[in-house]
This record gives sequence, structure tokens and C-alpha cells, in this order.
Amino acid sequence: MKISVAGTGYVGLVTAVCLAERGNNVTCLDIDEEKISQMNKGIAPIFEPGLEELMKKNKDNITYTTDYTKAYSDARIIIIGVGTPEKKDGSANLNFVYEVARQIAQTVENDCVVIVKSTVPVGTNDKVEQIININKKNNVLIEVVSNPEFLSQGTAVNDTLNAARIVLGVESENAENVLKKMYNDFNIPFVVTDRRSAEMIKYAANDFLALKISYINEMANLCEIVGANIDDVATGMGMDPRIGNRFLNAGIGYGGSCFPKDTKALHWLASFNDYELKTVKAAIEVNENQKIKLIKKSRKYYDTFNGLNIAVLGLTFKPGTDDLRDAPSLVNIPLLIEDGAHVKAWDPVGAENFKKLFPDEIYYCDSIQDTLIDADICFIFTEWAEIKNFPLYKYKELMKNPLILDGRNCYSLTEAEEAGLVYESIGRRKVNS
Ligand SMILES: NC(=O)c1ccc[n+]([C@@H]2O[C@H](COP(=O)([O-])OP(=O)(O)OC[C@H]3O[C@@H](n4cnc5c(N)ncnc54)[C@H](O)[C@@H]3O)[C@@H](O)[C@H]2O)c1
Ligand SMILES: O=c1ccn([C@@H]2O[C@H](COP(=O)(O)OP(=O)(O)O[C@H]3O[C@H](CO)[C@@H](O)[C@H](O)[C@H]3O)[C@@H](O)[C@H]2O)c(=O)[nH]1
Repeated sequence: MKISVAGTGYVGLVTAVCLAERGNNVTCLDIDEEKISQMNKGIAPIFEPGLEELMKKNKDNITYTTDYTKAYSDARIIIIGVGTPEKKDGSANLNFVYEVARQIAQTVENDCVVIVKSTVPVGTNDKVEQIININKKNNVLIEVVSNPEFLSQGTAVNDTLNAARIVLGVESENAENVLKKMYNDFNIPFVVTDRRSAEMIKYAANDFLALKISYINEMANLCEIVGANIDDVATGMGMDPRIGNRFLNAGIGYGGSCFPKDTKALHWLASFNDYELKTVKAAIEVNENQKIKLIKKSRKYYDTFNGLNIAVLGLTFKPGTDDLRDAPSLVNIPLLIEDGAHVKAWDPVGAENFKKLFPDEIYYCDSIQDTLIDADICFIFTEWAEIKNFPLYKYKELMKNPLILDGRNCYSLTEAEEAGLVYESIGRRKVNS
């Protein structure tokens, strides 16, 4: 049974490769010729641990193409994994999804099931089905199913092969059976529901996690004011199984390709339907402020960044990925530059992508040590293991002023104090203060 996947980003490519790993023949389609040419050479176009190895292992079961007729005409399952980025008003841009729907309608020659894996607002699957039915050239049955994706970047392969659940939003028994067969060898529990509920599950889950992060960040902000320590507060909260200890890391806010846009898209959808999602709105507002928290803290030490040497450790929105979408670095670094700072930065995998956006404005270093040389301040935006394990105390002499502003609580307060660093982190009381 031929499976085709539209879009070879984090979701499309990982899904395709994992389906191949479970014994399926998969065709990957993208409009980006550069990506397709790289993948045809066995190179993964994104940094995702384990992905390139699985691409190589399953190369005989995966075809890469830019030709949608070749991908769709004889496919029995087509998975849509194209982007649904944020529009200016916060709503989701569905143009890529609808374009794929039109291309499917023009080309499919057999009965087939179309799986919408992209994150889309409630009602989008209905619209995809309409577009296909209005435009289809051949007299075939094309069913549309919602099957949202829950993988996280950096652990995408493992998350797909060992997901907590597979959500199937179906409107017919046939579609349900086709999907259950495709996922049979994954041995993961199914949640079977209607299409609209499946679409809603994805947003409700992401927004809940975003809310959890904004909540702990607000608790951290209050801890700073009243003299408590967020590490201990989070530990104490997280041991209650009703709360759980994950997603309670305070910091400079959530970034990435999902939480920022999915909170705004759900809030927009609610407003469009005359309902105000107050909790989600609060999560968004808290996150916006949290992102510039370190800059605010730095004002205690400097009125201006003009002429200062600033070291930046970590550029990506989280460790384990080369993705910069909505990363706090993208908000903070322009503020530093505009104020006249000389910025040097280090990131183990994200520097190349950052260079495409800021080719000359900052200096890219090959090591953490080089970044620290002569720095007046060191900002930490991402908790890469290399940064967390770096013995700052050994290298503090390299800095002009050993002031560390840590947005990801990478070091223990005791460790930092003993090392003689001036160390500011998020939501933690200074030892003996
Ligand atoms: N990134 C994640 O961690 C993640 C996790 C779960 C769900 N999602 C959702 O999955 C969707 C995809 O996200 P992503 O991060 O993989 O996106 P991405 O931007 O990394 O990849 C999308 C790909 O689709 C391609 N594309 C655009 N139009 C196309 C067309 N007509 N035919 C074929 N390919 C086309 C683009 O060239 C690009 O390579 C989004 O809706 C996102 O919200 C993402
Ligand atoms: O305790 C925490 C956990 C995360 N974050 C931040 O939250 C953002 C998102 O992190 P994470 O959820 O690990 O990464 P994503 O790859 O964006 O994955 C999220 O978004 C995907 C896209 O929809 C979903 O599929 C995943 O389930 C969901 O976790 C990052 O900036 C993290 O630094 C925190 O600040 N504190």
C-alpha cells in the first residue's frame, strides 16, 4: 500500500521515516528542491537526533520527489504535514494545507485516505474534504482523517516510535480501519474520536503545556519578589502526581514552532466565535514579558549596553534542535545590537541558521571559552548540555566582568556563588540573602 507524505519538515520527514522503519513504502514530497536533493543524497535537511541514521537504514523504502503527480496519483494514503504558520492576526495560515488538498484532487486516481497531520483549527478537515470533493478529477472516494502529531523537536524520532497515544479523528469505519492498519506495528494506544474533537485535542494539549510553563514562570517571578526558590517550589509541586514534574522548568519563556503560534491560533478561534479564552490569553502575555526578563535584570548592573561586549550562549529555542522559530535569542539579540552592544555567540548546532538571519551583526565563536573572552555580561538563552556542564568557575578570569544572566537556570546557586560569579537566574533566592 503506497503512502505519500506532503512536506518533509520536522513532522513530515520524521513520520515518513518512522513509517518506513515499521515496514511501509513511503514517498516524500516537498516543494523545496534543495531539501529533496539533499535527502536523495542521504542527508537530513534538519537536525534531529537519529533521523539521518533511520533515513539511511530504510533508504530502499523511501523515495524523495518534488513531483506531486508522481507522489499522489496511485497513493492509497496521503499524509499532509505541511506548515500552518501564524498570520499577523494570530490565526493559522492554512494556505499550504489547502494547496495540497487541491493538488490531491487533481491527481488521485484511486480511492484513498488523506490524513491531516498538520496542526489545524477545528473545522479545517471539513474544508479540506470540501476542496477535494469540489476539485476532484476522477470518480474516486477520498476520505479525510485528522491525525494530529505530538512529537517534540530534538526527540522527534523516539516520540513518534513510542508515542503516548495516536489520536484518530474519523468520520467512517473504513477510514478508522485504514489508519489502524497503518499504525498496527507501532503498538501505541489509539484515541478514536470525530474529526473536530481530534483537531481540538491537539490545540488543547499544546495550550495546556504552554499554560503550565507560563504558570511556573509567574510563580518564579513571585518567588524573586517574596524570597522563595522556584527549584524547590517546582520539586514540591511536581511530586503531586496530579500535577506531575514535567514542564515545570522556569525560564525565559517558551519558544519554538508550536506553543507560540498554537496559543495564538486557539485564542483567535475562540474570539472569532465570540468567546474569550482568558487562561490562554494570560499564558501568551506572561510569555511575551518573560522573554525579555534577563534584559530587565541587567538594568541593575548597566543602564545601557552601548559599547559593552556581550557573550551569548545558546541561540535555539531549546536544546537538541537547530530550529530558531520564536527563540528568545531572536527577541533579545536585536535589542542588544540596537543598543550598541558587541555581541559574540555560541550554539552547538543553531549558529548556521542564525547566521542566515544575522550574517554580519554578531560574531560567531567556535567554543564557549572564546565567547567569554573580554565579556562584560554573559547571557544564557538555551540549556544545551555543553553549557550546563561547562566549568564556568575555571574560565571566569576570561571575562572582563564575571556577570552571568542565566535564562535557563543551568547552574546551582551555590556553585555559582562559590565560583565568585555574579549570577542571576530565574526565580531563585540568592544564598544567604
Ligand atoms: N515541528 C514540530 O515539532 C511539530 C510537532 C507537531 C505538529 N507540528 C505541526 O505540523 C505541521 C508541520 O510542521 P513542521 O515543523 O514539520 O513544518 P516545517 O516548516 O518544518 O515543514 C513544512 C514543509 O512543508 C513543505 N511544503 C509546503 N508546501 C508544500 C506542498 N504544497 N507540497 C509539499 N510540501 C510542501 C515546506 O517546503 C516544508 O519543507 C505544522 O502544522 C505544525 O504546527 C509540528
Ligand atoms: O518546563 C519547561 C518545558 C519547556 N519549556 C520551553 O517550551 C518550549 C517548547 O518546548 P518543547 O515542548 O519541549 O518543544 P516542542 O518541540 O516545541 O514541542 C511542543 O510542540 C510540539 C508541536 O506542536 C508538540 O507536538 C509537542 O508535544 C510539544 O511539547 C521551549 O522553548 C522550551 O524551552 C520551558 O520553558 N519549560
